[in-house]
Amino acid sequence: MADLYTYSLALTTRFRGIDVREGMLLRGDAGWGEFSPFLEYDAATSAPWLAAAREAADVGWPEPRRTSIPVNVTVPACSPERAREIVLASNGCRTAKVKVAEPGQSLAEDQARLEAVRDALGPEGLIRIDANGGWSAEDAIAAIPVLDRAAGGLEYVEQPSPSVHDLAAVRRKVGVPIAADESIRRAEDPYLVRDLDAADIAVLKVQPLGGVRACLRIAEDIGLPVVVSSALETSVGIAAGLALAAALPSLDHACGLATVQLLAADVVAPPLLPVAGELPVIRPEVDLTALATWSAGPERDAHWRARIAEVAGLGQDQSS
Ligand SMILES: O=C(O)CCC(=O)C1=CC=C[C@@H](O)[C@@H]1C(=O)O
Ligand SMILES: [Mg+2]
Repeated sequence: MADLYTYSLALTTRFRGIDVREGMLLRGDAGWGEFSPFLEYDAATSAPWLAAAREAADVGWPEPRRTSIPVNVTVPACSPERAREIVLASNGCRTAKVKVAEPGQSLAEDQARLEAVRDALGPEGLIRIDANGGWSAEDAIAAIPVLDRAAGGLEYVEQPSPSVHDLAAVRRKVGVPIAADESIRRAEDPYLVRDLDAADIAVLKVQPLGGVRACLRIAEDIGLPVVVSSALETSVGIAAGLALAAALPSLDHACGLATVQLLAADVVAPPLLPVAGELPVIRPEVDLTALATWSAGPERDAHWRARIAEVAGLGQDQSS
């Protein structure tokens, strides 16, 4: 196996219920790869994440068709004041993706956050929301028009409800386009979204879907416009997302790859932060001093080494 290093980085704003992002970096002949399945994921769920890291470290990526990628600023389920600050500090992003339907929060809180984002972004910017499956179909059908008004128009709603059948039902009832995320990356059959006409847009993430090439195949077979999004990685993982966005035959929407902004530090210098709302398609070099500074420490290192061995062993079992 390639050289392995762990990292642990604080988040600047709580996101997806976590305050610290932890993961592992692999150095191979083709460069650096990131293996950072979320801590609660089991070995089987983490297997495509390892495939993506190995593709990056051992093989590399297909030729890019573009040199920079427009990106959205990502706004967690935070206060309106914090949402405003995040949009204003986004280095020119013209699209904002705002988290809504957070457990324990109200629709009024989502409305207030969206009003603040519209105010900070100005009338020309695009606003998309991500409910992470937080609504029933019925709740989604009621909430989406309210949030569409609060945002002064929505580009799309990502994963309003958990099931693909619910996505299809919501899509038939609301005028706002629907994007599928968990219904692709956590589904047994990612093509049910296509077969049930359940979405207008496919959100693809390199690590959960097994690498850049695996995502290119899904993009081709699913036949929907694609938004490439991050799994909240360091710039090493973001570079894989950029490679996918750059290799897609067409790209009509901003991608969710500006999430290094949510981390308090990074392992490369300079980090992959947007310039005038775009990220350059580059593969940044890891800064070994930064990597030593942000190392997860010996105990977590042992945990991650055991984890990667378990996931790698699973791959061998499956292929034997
Ligand atoms: O798409 C973006 O703007 C950023 C990435 C992002 O939102 C996510 C990253 C990692 C985990 C997910 O909960 C979340 C998502 O649901 O899309
Ligand atoms: Mg999502």
